[in-house]
Amino acid sequence: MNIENIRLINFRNYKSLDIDLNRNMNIFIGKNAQGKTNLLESIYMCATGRSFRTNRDKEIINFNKNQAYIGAKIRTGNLQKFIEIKVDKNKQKRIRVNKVELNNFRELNSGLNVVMFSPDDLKLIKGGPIERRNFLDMSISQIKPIYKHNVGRYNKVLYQRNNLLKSKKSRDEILNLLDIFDVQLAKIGTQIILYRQQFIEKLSKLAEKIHNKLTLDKEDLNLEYISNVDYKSIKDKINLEKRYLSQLKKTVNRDLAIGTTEIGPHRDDILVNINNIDARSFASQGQQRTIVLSIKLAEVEIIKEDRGLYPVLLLDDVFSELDEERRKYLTMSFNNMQTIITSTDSLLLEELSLLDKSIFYIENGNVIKQ
Ligand SMILES: Nc1ncnc2c1ncn2[C@@H]1O[C@H](COP(=O)(O)OP(=O)(O)OP(=O)(O)O)[C@@H](O)[C@H]1O
Repeated sequence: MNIENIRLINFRNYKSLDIDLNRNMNIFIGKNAQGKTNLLESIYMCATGRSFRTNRDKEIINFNKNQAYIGAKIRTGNLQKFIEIKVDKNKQKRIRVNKVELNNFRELNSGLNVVMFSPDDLKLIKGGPIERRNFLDMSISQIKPIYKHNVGRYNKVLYQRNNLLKSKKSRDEILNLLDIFDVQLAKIGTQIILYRQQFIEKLSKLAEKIHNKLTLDKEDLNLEYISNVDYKSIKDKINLEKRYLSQLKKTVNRDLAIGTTEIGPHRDDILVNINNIDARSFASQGQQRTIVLSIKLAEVEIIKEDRGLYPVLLLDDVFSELDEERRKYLTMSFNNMQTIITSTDSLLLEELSLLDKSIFYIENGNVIKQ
């Protein structure tokens, strides 16, 4: 799959942009704060319907304007899709696929899968559990639309349950009403946990292999999904759902006291181990970068396996952060897929000199093709 063309109007610092992309490699060179990450953000939005930087869509509108537009032509095999996103200061975000408007961004099936790798991704290791859950949700949603749908439903029920816990109603009335929410949370939450668990199992195996190669077998990487719903000894969905429901009931007094729901996948995490030691506490910066690189390249493989096609790889200024060996390894994976790379300097052009590529220069939201 690849992006053939991208068009932006009043998107962040781009007033107007219309560029055709190379089906192999695209390198965008620009100084700091010229619009490199913004461009990757617009592509990411076309793939997933949302930004990786903010939940507030309106932030993407140029400071001096009221509307922003992104249009992308996507090719998946013989199929071409035209994705359009319009964000208006005073209206709901609108998404169209081949001119047909969607009811909700969760319905978006763009045909475009992306894997993004940026220096910010170190927070996947050192950041809080929410960073790792976001990674899980965005990654699984790209290959399993039903998962995206379930996460939306789960968050809605969770919000309602938390509101009820905080309400001024009598304890008996609350307990009565909680039943309905608990059944729904256990049902949808179970599906989320199982999807995440399967995904992490796959990801861990693939990432381990890549990491072994990257570290010349010196480091063993292992990822484990940690749920606060005690599911480990449970193999089937029905029993997990029952266990989940009974845990919700058991913790109801605590939930009432703090006014929020403690049990469920909204509190889960991923444990990242290097040679059986928790990477969060002990991995050096360089080790963290290598772990993230292994995880991202494993994600590429999962998408390839699931969709039968390689995703588009978005690399935001990561080359300068990696040593020569890792850069070489990363470059080897470029052969199969469209890559969009940003950099603050042109040194990497020498390193990538033999590959089929287009080079663009970005200055203050203006892009010039070399
Ligand atoms: N809504 C907006 N309207 C106008 N400009 C914006 C908006 N949002 C962000 N910007 C500006 O866009 C500029 C470019 O940001 P971007 O993050 O793409 O830079 P970059 O080229 O990736 O830089 P760096 O190399 O420092 O990461 C910044 O100066 C930022 O203030």
